[in-house]
Amino acid sequence: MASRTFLCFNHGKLLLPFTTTKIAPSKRPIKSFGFSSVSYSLNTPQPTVERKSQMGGTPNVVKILEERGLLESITNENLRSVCSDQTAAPLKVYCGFDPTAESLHLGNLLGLIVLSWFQRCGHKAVALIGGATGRIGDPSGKSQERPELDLNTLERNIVGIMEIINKILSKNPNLGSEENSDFMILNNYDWWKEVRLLDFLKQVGRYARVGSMMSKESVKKRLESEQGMSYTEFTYQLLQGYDFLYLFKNEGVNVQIGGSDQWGNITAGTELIRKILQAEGAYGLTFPLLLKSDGTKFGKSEDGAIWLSPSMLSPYKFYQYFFSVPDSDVVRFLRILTFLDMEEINELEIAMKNPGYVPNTAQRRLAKEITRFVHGEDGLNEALKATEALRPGSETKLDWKTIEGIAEDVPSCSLPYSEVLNLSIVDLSISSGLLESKSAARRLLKQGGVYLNNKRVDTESKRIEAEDVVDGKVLLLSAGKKNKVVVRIS
Ligand SMILES: Nc1ncnc2c1ncn2[C@@H]1O[C@H](COP(=O)(O)OP(=O)(O)OP(=O)(O)O)[C@@H](O)[C@H]1O
Ligand SMILES: N[C@@H](Cc1ccc(O)cc1)C(=O)O
Repeated sequence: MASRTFLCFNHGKLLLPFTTTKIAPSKRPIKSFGFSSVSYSLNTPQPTVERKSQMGGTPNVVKILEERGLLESITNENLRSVCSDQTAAPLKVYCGFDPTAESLHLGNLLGLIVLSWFQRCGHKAVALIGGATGRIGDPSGKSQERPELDLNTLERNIVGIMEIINKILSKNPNLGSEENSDFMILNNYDWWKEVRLLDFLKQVGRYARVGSMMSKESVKKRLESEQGMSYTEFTYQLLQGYDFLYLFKNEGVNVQIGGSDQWGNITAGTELIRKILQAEGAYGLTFPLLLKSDGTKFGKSEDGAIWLSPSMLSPYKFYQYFFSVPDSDVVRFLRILTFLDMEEINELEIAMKNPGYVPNTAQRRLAKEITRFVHGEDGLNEALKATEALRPGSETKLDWKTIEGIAEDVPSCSLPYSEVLNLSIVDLSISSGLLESKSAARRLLKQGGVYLNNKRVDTESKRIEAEDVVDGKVLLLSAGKKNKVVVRIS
């Protein structure tokens, strides 16, 4: 099916009569991000189309999600049959992200993975940035009101998040096509900025029942807390609910997805659509929260968040995180976080129990797949190159760029060339901060645990020569497998 590429900035009047101003089509995706919505593709709702998926036939996305452990609940069982009906129009599915940080994190990635599954099954994806809702703060799963974000921070966060979403959903190598322009990114501030309180109360508030609002998990929990809940936060569910109604009415969006903590907000939307528009055919779907093996949630508040932005966590560190997940987690992560065939995952699971299994084979596969999905082929190559470069004894010839690429992930220091040249390996180990004492350095050298530019140094008498300085700029010194230091020549 042909898709049109749009840029939508101003959506017209909000609230009744729920119309959208016509938007001028543009030929190519707009790559500059701002405060407004960027729409990469907009397909006008079509009653019946033959749905082509990347997987042939009409795969049932709900079934796939269920099989992989990515389904928690759906608001209506009909969704199962609707999504495999070959004669029905493709579904248009949205997931919202509030701009509460400059980057999305691993927990948020699940929303993008589920959106991508919908795409792979021939449906349309919409990512929504909560430029408006981010000003309010979703109370779901939070024990305290979120701190208010200033407008500069909010705008920076919006730009950062849009870049990540665009990168992941538009260039999806697993789809087999170079560019995937079949998705859009919207910003709910575009419609909320014009809404007037009186109109909202009259046209939306009237249909929202306080009893039902109070019964939402996010509200019940907060009311029990010492701090209670502000009226502003209490209305959050209606904002998200109205978003769904707006998108249903104006963009033909008929499914909203989110983590299980979003259930109350999603059902607020399906309820409003039923009551105000008196329409059926809006569905909600939630996926389970991704938990670490200790039961805590992957998020941004916890220590060591797994950020998706390469400027907040390098592709190398991202790759290493997945390369190091315990055997007890790896199969679950392969199912949830990759698009590998279930058959292949099951085979790997069986292989892991066999005596001939090469340790970390499953982790390597996981790390490769997810790094490619998030950081693209280039990011994966960067991570693989750095991984190899950091492996003591590696045969890879190190170059300055590779060492610089890992410098932010390992300690580094600067020393003048005159000081480094002719310095003994023992003294360099101390002045670079790699080891604490000469005796420790000598002991490790005897044990064969000191590496210069990945090559084992087996004699104490080794002195630094001009050709040891990689590209005249850096040295990589390692003590054993884990401790490294990058020495920059100043
Ligand atoms: N660990 C997770 N697993 C699955 N989905 C998640 C996870 N963390 C967040 N999400 C989803 O990402 C979206 C944004 O959630 P939210 O802003 O509350 O996350 P957060 O950044 O994890 O917050 P925090 O870390 O501050 O608790 C929601 O749809 C939520 O369900
Ligand atoms: N409430 C979601 C974000 C969101 C915002 C607006 C929506 O319409 C949908 C989802 C979150 O906590 O991140």
